[in-house]
Amino acid sequence: MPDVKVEKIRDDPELYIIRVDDDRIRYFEATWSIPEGITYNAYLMKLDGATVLFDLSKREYTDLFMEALGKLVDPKEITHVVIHHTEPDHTGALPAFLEANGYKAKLIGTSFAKRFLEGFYGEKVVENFHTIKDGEEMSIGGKTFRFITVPWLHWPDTMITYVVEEGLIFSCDAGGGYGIPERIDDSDEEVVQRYLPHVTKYIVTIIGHYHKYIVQNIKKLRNLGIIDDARMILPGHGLIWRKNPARIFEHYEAVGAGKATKGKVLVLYDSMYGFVERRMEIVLDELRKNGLNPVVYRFTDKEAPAVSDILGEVPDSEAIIIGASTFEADIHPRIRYTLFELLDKANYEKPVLIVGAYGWGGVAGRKIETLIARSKFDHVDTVEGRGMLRKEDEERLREAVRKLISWIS
Ligand SMILES: Cc1cc2nc3c(=O)[nH]c(=O)nc-3n(C[C@H](O)[C@H](O)[C@H](O)COP(=O)(O)O)c2cc1C
Repeated sequence: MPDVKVEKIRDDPELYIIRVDDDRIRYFEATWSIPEGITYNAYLMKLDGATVLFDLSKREYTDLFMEALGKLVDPKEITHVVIHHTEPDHTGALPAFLEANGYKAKLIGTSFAKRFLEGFYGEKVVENFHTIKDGEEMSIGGKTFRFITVPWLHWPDTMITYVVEEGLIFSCDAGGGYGIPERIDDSDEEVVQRYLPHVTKYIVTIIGHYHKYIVQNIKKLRNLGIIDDARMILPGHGLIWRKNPARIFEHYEAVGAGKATKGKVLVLYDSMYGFVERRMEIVLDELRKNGLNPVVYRFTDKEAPAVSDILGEVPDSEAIIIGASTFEADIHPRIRYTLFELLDKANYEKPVLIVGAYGWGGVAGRKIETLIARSKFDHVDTVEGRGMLRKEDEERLREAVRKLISWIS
């Protein structure tokens, strides 16, 4: 059952989180399998003569959200609504909110945000909209709100808010992750450790297509000095970072840069009748013999892992091994789709070994090579064979795995 958590984050100025915990969702953006769920975080700040709402929630949870908000404040008293980005998981409740607010609140966002809101919800919602310029400061309720654009994290309209006197960064989707953590913040290390893999998966699936902007925009914030000075980072999804605010951006940078975990090799393959699988058993044996730690995902007639989970494993892998059967003169469809997403969203300078099996004419290996050649991945070798694994194939496979290992060691 979706739930809403309302907690006070600070007394002065009074700051609350209104967190809708969505455990009903199965496929974020109708694509990414997230059995771990997701949260939509909105924040409310009460100041002298002003009440500011930062983002809202998804349309299907409008009633939950409005009820929780109503317990903190009469919606009519909200003077400003900061729209960090317009994706409907944060703005779906906006039309209902504005009705309840009597259209009194000033909306604050980028020029893109204004255009997109008008497109999604009509002209009336943007009647009282203030378009910010990058770096613009506004004094609201005695505090200085600085608005900084961070385009393509992960929409063109994205911005963050820095509350200067308090060192608070409302960071929008940047700094967010999937999952419904038991806590609202990073105070419990066990909660953080369980949550971080969901952050990596979120980064790759949601921002991966634009991953160069992760590094670029975080650099921009660093150069402005606000990451070092931040006392709290409050993202649109997942945990608030206040014990160690810099940590979440360090994690984002590490994922953006594809920082590898020593010995981790991602192994993914399909196998309809076991011919590719037999080859992959040799591959895995050779990897383990050499002290490496393979993480395996396989598509068979009994298993179909989520592509979103596979993508989440790429950034910190040292190397990737792809096994594919030839299927109707192409790459097996499961691997074809996985590769399509992998090359789009998790395109890193990492070595790749290709393993294949075919019935009458091998095509998958060559097609994967062609795709890899257009990416940042480095092609190490391709070992493809017809039907059953033979002694000489086994030798070739072991040799190719050792070649891959020498590449990373
Ligand atoms: C639906 C289907 C389509 C196939 N298409 C081709 C093909 O176009 N070319 C080919 O050489 N083999 C083809 N094969 C044969 C497989 O590539 C071959 O049996 C391979 O060894 C399968 O490995 P696996 O059992 O690990 O999936 C096809 C097999 C199936 C079931």
